Amino acid sequence: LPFLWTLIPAQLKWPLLLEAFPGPQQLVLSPQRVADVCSVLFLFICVPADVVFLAETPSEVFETLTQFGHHAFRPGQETAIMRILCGLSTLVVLPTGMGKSLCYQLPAFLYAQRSCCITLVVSPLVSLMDDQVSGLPLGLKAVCVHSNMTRKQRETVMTGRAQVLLLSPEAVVGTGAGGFSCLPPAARLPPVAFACIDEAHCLSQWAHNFRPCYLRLCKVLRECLGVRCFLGLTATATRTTARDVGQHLGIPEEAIFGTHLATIPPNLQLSVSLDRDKDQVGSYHASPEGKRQVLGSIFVYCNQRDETVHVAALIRTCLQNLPVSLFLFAGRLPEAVAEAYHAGLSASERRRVQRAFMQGRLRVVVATVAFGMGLDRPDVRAVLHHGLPGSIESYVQEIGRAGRDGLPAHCHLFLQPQGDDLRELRRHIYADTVDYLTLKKLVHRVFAPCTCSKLLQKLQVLVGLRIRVPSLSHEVPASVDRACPGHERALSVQQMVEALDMREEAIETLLCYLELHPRNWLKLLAPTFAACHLKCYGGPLQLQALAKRCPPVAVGLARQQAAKAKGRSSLDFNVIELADSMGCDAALVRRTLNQLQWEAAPGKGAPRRTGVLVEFRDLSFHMQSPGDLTAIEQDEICDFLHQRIQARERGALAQLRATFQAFQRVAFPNCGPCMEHADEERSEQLKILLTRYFEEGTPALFEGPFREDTEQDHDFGQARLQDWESSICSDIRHLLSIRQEEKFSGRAVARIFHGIGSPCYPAEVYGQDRRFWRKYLHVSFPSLLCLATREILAWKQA
Ligand SMILES: Nc1ncnc2c1ncn2[C@@H]1O[C@H](COP(=O)(O)OP(=O)(O)OP(=O)(O)O)[C@@H](O)[C@H]1O
Repeated sequence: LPFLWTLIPAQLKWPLLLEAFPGPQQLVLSPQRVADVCSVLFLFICVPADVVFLAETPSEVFETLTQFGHHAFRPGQETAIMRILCGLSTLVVLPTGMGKSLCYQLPAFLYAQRSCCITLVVSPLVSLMDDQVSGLPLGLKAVCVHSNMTRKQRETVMTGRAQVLLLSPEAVVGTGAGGFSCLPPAARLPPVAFACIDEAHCLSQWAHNFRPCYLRLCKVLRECLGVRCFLGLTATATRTTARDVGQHLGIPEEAIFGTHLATIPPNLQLSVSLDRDKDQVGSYHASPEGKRQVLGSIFVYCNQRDETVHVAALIRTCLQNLPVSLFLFAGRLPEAVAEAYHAGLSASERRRVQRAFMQGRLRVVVATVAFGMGLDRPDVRAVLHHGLPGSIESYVQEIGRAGRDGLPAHCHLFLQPQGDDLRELRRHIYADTVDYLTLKKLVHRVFAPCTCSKLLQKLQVLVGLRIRVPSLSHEVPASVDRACPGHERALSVQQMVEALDMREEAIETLLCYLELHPRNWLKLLAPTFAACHLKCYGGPLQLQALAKRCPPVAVGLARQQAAKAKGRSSLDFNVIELADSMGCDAALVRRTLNQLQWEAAPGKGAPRRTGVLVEFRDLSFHMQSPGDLTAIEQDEICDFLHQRIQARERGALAQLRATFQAFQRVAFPNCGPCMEHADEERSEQLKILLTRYFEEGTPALFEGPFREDTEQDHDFGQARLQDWESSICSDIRHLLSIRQEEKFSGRAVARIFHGIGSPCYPAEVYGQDRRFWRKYLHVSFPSLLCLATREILAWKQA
């Protein structure tokens, strides 16, 4: 029995203990109990995890539910909770507002009652964490940790005893501005009962708001914290996305749990209108329907930041003549009627607007997508979209903010008939696509050639033996025996961003793809400050003396050109590269270098400064990768990345076109009729369409049979190239002539003409020049790309 016990994951032990020892005093097992426990153990060990029959819900679970203020479970909650209590990883796909949070709150509470353990909850929006912490049921204590906190703040928070630890994905994986994982080492954390991943669709690369750090999240949780049981929560996952998320969580498709794949709550009344005048959203508020909704509160979603400010002002103007009594909330007038909210506002300003809205002091929030996700205000009576939403998933997520109290609520979408929104949204898709040449540059840096094969050959000749060198990864097929065991490398984030003209997250995504490839091309390590600056205030002699007693300094000095090294008192080198070349552990080298700053004082005095300064700078991508890839292997990697990027672009374009056409099919010619009375039939038609989308994916949105027609996706809603070609070519030549110092690529020029900023050609600089910026938004991006590449080549030859 003890042996079998050791085979069981920690999370499974809880239900077993509950089964075997209902109270702590009952430690003597009857033969019958032993037989029961053995049979349960047998089931857990011999039957595949997801075939396990769930135990009947113990009374303790119902008692906790009552303690949390609920009388009964809502559909789906009980099974999800029991699965987690049985230690089974679970993906819950339930509509917005159905109470998904309870699925982690209740098990977290029960686990913590039984033993000293903690539940991790990974939540994508840092701005929401405080609300999530304060909104927990009584008796459940939570703290949050994210990368915007200082190390001291994080440590203070972690000292308090909490049952739930809320984390941003970046805080777990250690990317972004903070650079390092904010988690304490596993040894300093209590055992993790299970990890809940909120908005789990972000785990899938096919999802709408994919974030690269999510790709590594489960791996890091498994490997660094030993998490075995995962709970994924989402309201917006298509079948494909759910399958993909299931793979990350380690559960088969049959075990994906969701009674309704994102159905739309019945109390929401949906409508769409085609309005030439974009400012109709203002008149909505003055209409009979609008006046009814202003009694509650309203969300308005826009696609652009400046639009939010404009629409908020418009709504304020439209509402100024309404009787004051309409705005009374709890007997008081709100502080403001309508305010804008977008990612460009300061964090404190955003917090102020969010608080004012949550506390009923603000009626209408006009926001970009940055607002709303996960907000649980019951009386939102209307959600308006001032333009096409980025995806069906975003639309469903956003309308899910309305009518959470179960009372009727109205969701209206103002669609631009000419497809202007489509062009705006298409820009975002092109922002992160990369050309083949850039991929080659990336691969060249990440797999920079080493001398391992040559050294090995020499060794073989010398020793006369065939030496087998272990390969980088155990998962690499046995036939690929690398001469190079893999090198630890650190590539400066800033330099990579500038060299590749790609955003940090886009580079990180590609690196993740390489790590998750079946051949594990590389292993990503936590980002690090790799550039070491060592300065000796004692002058060159002090540096020479250091080199004699400290090998890393000697190697660093030797690597500088002899002339440069002479007479210098400071040294700069990449500490990771240096440690790798010495075959040493980088952490050890770092520690050794840090220690050079201090020396023991005579007697028992405190350590003294030595006059040596050691600083580590320059946040770098950190990885282990081989340096002996053949040219064919490098091309294979570039092809793999390129195909992946192309597939994403194609999918996103097809989905955007399909979304526009689907909304167009159910739209009224203008918003007039929607303001008079509700049209149940069209609302139902749209709901069916949305539900089918979650079942079948993008093809469900097309009227006829689905064709993935790239040409059509690129050109849909765009002007004919022939009509603009000569004007575009002349503008390209003009741009090249006035910016001769720049080495433009075709993509860079196409981006400028579409108004897409990039690290090397930022919107703040290039957006000032209205002669080029956004000038050809109406011409398809691939056509611009072709023309620009052709013109640049001709320019260079001239
Ligand atoms: N069994 C229940 N009975 C009654 N109310 C419940 C029950 N479970 C949850 N609720 C309430 O339902 C509301 C919505 O819950 P919650 O925020 O967890 O929804 P959600 O599914 O996570 O929504 P979203 O996806 O929009 O974030 C909360 O106010 C919560 O207290």
